[in-house]
Amino acid sequence: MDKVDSSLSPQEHSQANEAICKVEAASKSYPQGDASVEALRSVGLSIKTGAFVAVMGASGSGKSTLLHLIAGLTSPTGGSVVVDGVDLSTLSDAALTRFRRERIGLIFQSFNLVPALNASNNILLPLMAGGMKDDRSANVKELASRLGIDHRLEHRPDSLSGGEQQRVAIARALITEPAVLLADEPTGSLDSTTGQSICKLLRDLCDQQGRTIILVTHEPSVAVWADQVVVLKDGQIIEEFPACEFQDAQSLAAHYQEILDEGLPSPQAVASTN
Ligand SMILES: Nc1ncnc2c1ncn2[C@@H]1O[C@H](COP(=O)(O)OP(=O)(O)OP(=O)(O)O)[C@@H](O)[C@H]1O
Repeated sequence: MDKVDSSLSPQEHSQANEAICKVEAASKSYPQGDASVEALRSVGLSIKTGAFVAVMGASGSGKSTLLHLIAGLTSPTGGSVVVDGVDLSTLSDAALTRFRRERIGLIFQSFNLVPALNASNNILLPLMAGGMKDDRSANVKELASRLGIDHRLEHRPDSLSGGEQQRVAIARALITEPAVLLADEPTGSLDSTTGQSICKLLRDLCDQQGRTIILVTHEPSVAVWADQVVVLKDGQIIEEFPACEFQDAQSLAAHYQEILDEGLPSPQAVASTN
C-alpha cells in the first residue's frame, strides 16, 4: 500500500515508493536436540517507506523471528534481508551493530529501559553508545514534547506509568532517526486504553512524519491501526490484507480467525512470497 504524501517533491516521491525493507525467501531454523525447528520457511515481504505493517499469527508462528531478522538480531538460514538498501548479510558484526543502532528503532513489550537512568538519559542512550559528543538535549525535548512526555524527562522508569515508559522507549527508538521502527507486542504490558493511545501515537508517527513501522501483535485491536496486515502460520505467510478493509477491530478479528481456521497459504500470499 502506498503511503505517499502529495506534498512530497518528485525525489521524495520516488524514495517513498521504494521498499525500505525487503525480505526474500527467508528461512530460519533453530537446532533442537538432533532435529531443528523451522521458525520461518521461505518468507517474502516487501515494505514501502512510510508503511505501517502489522504482523499477526498464533504463538510460535514465527512473528518475533521475522522481526529479529529485519532488525539484524539474528541471521536467516536461507534467503536475504535488505533494510534501507543494505543487505544485512554483507555486514561484519561491528558494522551490523552500528547499522542497528543508527538505522533500526526497536520497541519491546517490556520497554527495556535502564532503571538507573532518568527518561532523558534513557532516550539519549543510542546516541551515547554511538559516541555522541555534542549536546542533544534540545532534540530530546522536542521529541519528548511530540510524544507527550516532556514533563517527565527527569523521572526514572520506576516513577513513570507503563504508557509513559513506552513513550520513553519510543523516543529512544526515534532519537537516531531510524529508517524503520520495529515493535514487538508494544502494547502487551499495557491496559487497553493506554495500549490504544500508544497505537494512535504510532499511527500519527506514520501519518505525520512518514515513519515506517513494522509491528508484531496478537491483538486485532492493535493490528487495525496498521495499513497492511501480514498473517504468519507455521513459519509461512498465509495471508496479507489491507487493514482499511475493516471498519473495526471486531470485524478484523473475525477475518483473522477465518484465515487461521483455513490455515493454508492463499494463492496471492504464495505469489508475494516467491
Ligand atoms: N532461540 C531459539 N531457539 C530455538 N527455537 C526457537 C528460538 N526462537 C524461536 N524458536 C522457535 O521458533 C518458532 C517461532 O518462534 P517465534 O518466537 O518467532 O514465534 P512467535 O510467533 O513470535 O511466538 P509468540 O507469539 O509466542 O512470541 C517457535 O517454535 C519457537 O519455539
